[in-house]
Amino acid sequence: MNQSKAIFEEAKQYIPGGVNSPVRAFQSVGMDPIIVKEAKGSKIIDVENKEYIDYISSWGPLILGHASDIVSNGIMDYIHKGTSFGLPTKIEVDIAKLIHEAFPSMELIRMVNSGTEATMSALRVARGYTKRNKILKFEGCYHGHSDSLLVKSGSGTLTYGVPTSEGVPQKVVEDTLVGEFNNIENVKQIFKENQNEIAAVIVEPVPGNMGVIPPNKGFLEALRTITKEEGAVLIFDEVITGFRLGFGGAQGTYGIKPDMTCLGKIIGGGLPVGAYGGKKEIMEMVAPLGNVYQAGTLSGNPIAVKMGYNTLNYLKNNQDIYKTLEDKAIILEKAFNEHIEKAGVPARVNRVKSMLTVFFNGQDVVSYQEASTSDTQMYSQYFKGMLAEGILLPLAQFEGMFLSAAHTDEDLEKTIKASKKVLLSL
Ligand SMILES: Cc1ncc(COP(=O)(O)O)c(C=O)c1O
Ligand SMILES: N[C@H](C=O)CCC(=O)O
Repeated sequence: MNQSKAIFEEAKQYIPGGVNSPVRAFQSVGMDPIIVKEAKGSKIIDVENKEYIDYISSWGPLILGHASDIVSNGIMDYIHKGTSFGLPTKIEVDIAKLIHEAFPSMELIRMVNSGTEATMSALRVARGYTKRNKILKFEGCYHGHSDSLLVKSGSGTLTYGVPTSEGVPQKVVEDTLVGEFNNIENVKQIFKENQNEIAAVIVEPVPGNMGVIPPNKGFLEALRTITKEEGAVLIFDEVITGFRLGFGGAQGTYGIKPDMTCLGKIIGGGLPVGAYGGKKEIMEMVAPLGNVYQAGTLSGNPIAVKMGYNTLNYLKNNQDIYKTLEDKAIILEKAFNEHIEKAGVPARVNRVKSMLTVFFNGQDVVSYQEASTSDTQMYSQYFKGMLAEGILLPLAQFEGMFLSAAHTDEDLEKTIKASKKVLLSL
């Protein structure tokens, strides 16, 4: 038995499925997980000392690559000065100011510990503010694992075919309405059927959790208009897209101002962080100012916030990075498309900025309807072929590839060469 196998077998004795998050189990690609030893830049090294070019990027946060010195700058001083106080610190103010600078719609910001906490809290605030109960989410969008959002979700729930998780009482999801992403008529109909009852619409402005799906021209704008007309709070879940599509996230890219925004991933520089915020009037509902309670022993943790601050500060001062990241993604997109055509494989590439997905699907993928018909077996074959060539792709069809500043021209060349070989062999 090799080391990876031995560690995984031991893990399964103590951890459900041997993993601390379902997508890590490699089940969807039909193999045991690689067990990571260490990582640097664009490369992950497993316990067998095999090296992989990593396009998971910890599911998005590592925009500057693994173990970046920029991100960890000064972090040892912080650790030596104390790792948690349960009291306010200056660095929390610094990161809030920086987030506000990038996302002016976030007039007040509350730091939390994960994307799940951010979306769960934002919904509570929206419900408190509007005094309404219903929320509208979209099929295939994933907003973390809080009860009311685990309905027709994306990411691992889509991979493992869990439409609504067991353990979530029907009563809890009764107020969760589900719409079709990119179908504004459907959204209008839902509002018509639930007049004055919908507290919030929560959306991944560019879904990354059913694979990457670009919003149709006008879709996000129409969501903004409808929610305004209907008195519902528009929540952009930018846990993935925040600081990924550009310094101002999806809202900066598409020029739309949501009422509330959820962030995570990049803002922690690889440590566990989330944040939610929005219009002052709405955020003033949050305790201690208002009566919506939300708290956290480790929220605004100085180490996590410092890593996040370093990341965001670098991105602010080096915004040309976004063009470079997109250019790299375009190089991959073009090459993948060329080889897909040459190989005659039913597949297409969806790309938004530096996020992309190769869908094994004969039709354009514009929403959950098409994404869910993708050939996951073929994705699994592609994944395994690429892994054998030293390229680590997302572990399921319904996830995105993320480029980082650390990916080199040589990495791209190697990836393209491998992809050509694997696609031609399918
Ligand atoms: C768009 C989106 N929202 C929320 C979450 C939940 O974040 P976390 O896993 O940090 O709880 C994720 C990822 O997991 C996500 O991709
Ligand atoms: N798709 C998820 C988040 O973006 C993957 C992370 C996880 O659930 O472990």
